[in-house]
Amino acid sequence: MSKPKVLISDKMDPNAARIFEERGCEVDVITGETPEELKARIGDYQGLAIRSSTTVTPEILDAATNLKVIGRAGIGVDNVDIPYASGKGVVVMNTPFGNSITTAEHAIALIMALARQIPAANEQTQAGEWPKSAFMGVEVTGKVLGLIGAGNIGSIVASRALGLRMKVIAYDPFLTAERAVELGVEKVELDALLERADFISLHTPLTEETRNILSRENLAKTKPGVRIVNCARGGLIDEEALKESLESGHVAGAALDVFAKEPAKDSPLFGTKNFICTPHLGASTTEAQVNVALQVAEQMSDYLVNGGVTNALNMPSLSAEEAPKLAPYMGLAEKLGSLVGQLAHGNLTKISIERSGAAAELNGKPITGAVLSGFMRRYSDTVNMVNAPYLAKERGLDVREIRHDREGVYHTLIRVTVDTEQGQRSVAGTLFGNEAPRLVDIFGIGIEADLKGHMLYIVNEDAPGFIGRIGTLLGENGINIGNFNLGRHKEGGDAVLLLSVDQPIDADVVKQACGLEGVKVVTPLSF
Ligand SMILES: NC(=O)c1ccc[n+]([C@@H]2O[C@H](COP(=O)([O-])OP(=O)(O)OC[C@H]3O[C@@H](n4cnc5c(N)ncnc54)[C@H](O)[C@@H]3O)[C@@H](O)[C@H]2O)c1
Ligand SMILES: O=C(O)[C@H](O)COP(=O)(O)O
Repeated sequence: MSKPKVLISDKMDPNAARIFEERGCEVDVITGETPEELKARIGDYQGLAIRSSTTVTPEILDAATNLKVIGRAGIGVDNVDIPYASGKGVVVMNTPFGNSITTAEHAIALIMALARQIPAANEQTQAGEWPKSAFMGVEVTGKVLGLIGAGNIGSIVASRALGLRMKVIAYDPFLTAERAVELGVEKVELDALLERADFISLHTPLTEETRNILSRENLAKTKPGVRIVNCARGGLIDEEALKESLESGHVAGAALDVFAKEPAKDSPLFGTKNFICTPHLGASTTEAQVNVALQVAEQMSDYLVNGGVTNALNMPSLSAEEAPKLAPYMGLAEKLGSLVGQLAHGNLTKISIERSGAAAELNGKPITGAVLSGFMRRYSDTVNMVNAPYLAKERGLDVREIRHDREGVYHTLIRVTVDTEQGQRSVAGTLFGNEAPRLVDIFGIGIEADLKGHMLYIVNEDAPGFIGRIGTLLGENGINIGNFNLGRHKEGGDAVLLLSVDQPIDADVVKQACGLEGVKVVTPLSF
């Protein structure tokens, strides 16, 4: 089997390339390309490792015909069109903790730099001015720090600020009262934060709710003399309004690591009094870059080589330990989904996936993804576990997941049921020896079959001589039978025949089989 190929398209610690190679991937490091150059190249790769300089647009994703995973060595993924990637079946993962400490430290550094005007004092001192009386700072001890966003980075900033003896208040709608107590911060509403904070530090992602959270109107509500730090994302602050607030002196200082438009080479804020900035350096320490590079390469190669999924934003996690245990279940689940998709006709609006016995103990999301991936193949050739749940949602398919702790006849069982115009149709399968997938029930008829390769599904009236007739017909058409699997409701009732054959069955053979006495349904299948 050829090795998966990965492209590293942003500047990344060399440990990333080393790990990819050690873990069985081929890797190319090609940074600084234009979107057109990346578009021309991306078709060769299964993995794309990025930081914030590569923007993954629908155009790039359309050209990425072999892409399976995008790995962000860092936190923010606003440079990746995740819904589009999901639709294409591409996993998007990030490294949510690798640079958090470093970024929190940068925020604290900027708070201190603002409090003591260090950049301007440095510049004037080095210019030979010795401006001792020009700079009067403020202590941070006892001051109120208002955090907008108290997730990973915000909470580290809180702990450092508490160490500096600041009083920390936080606005974060998802912060629980218990977590606030644990962090030692006071949970407040946004208006209260704006009114009370001497320093404000932003630590939210850029979303429709957070865009412009420090708008002109909200900046006007801040305490006179407030100092503002943004090490999260450009777009959280109205930059024009910030400039005016700095010029009027209402805002005593602002430090931005991030800008609405990056690279920011000509911001109107440049040159404004009491304004300092850094070029998106929040994550730029040796330690953080080694962390995120190692982590992204480990996660991506784990997915490409073993199927393990960690820190994916569009797919449930699947640990490297779980992956091999789940693999036979995923195979079984996909086959059952595919069987139902091939056999149940008409507009299907509901599918339920039941797990019992040992299967009930497992991580259900990947199993559901695998069932849907098999099932949705009736609609799309490019479906996989990642995009199947999205495609199912798009088609308005109602997906139910049910787990039964009790063990039935089989120690482990997955049952897939769809609602059709003729009523519910259900198939079930187990794993023999915890490994080999076997169909054990098809539409209420007990059977035992390995769903593999080309097959023929026949429903006929249970009567003597039929097996001979179908065997002869296939033989006359030069079709070799690999396996025969039989089941029936009751003697003389409907019988099901699942035949494994060595080649695809064409429409003419299906027609001939339909003409045999007692035959009710003939459907060729492939797995
Ligand atoms: N400057 C840099 O180099 C750099 C480095 C790392 C991370 N970042 C950015 O920092 C930001 C925070 O990262 P994190 O790891 O702490 O993320 P996180 O997901 O752990 O925390 C974000 C917090 O924001 C909160 N939040 C969401 N919507 C909100 C709203 N409307 N109002 C208030 N709070 C809201 C969430 O509840 C969450 O607690 C991200 O945008 C990330 O991209 C920047
Ligand atoms: O979201 C992040 O992780 C930061 O913005 C860091 O971005 P960078 O990797 O481009 O420095």
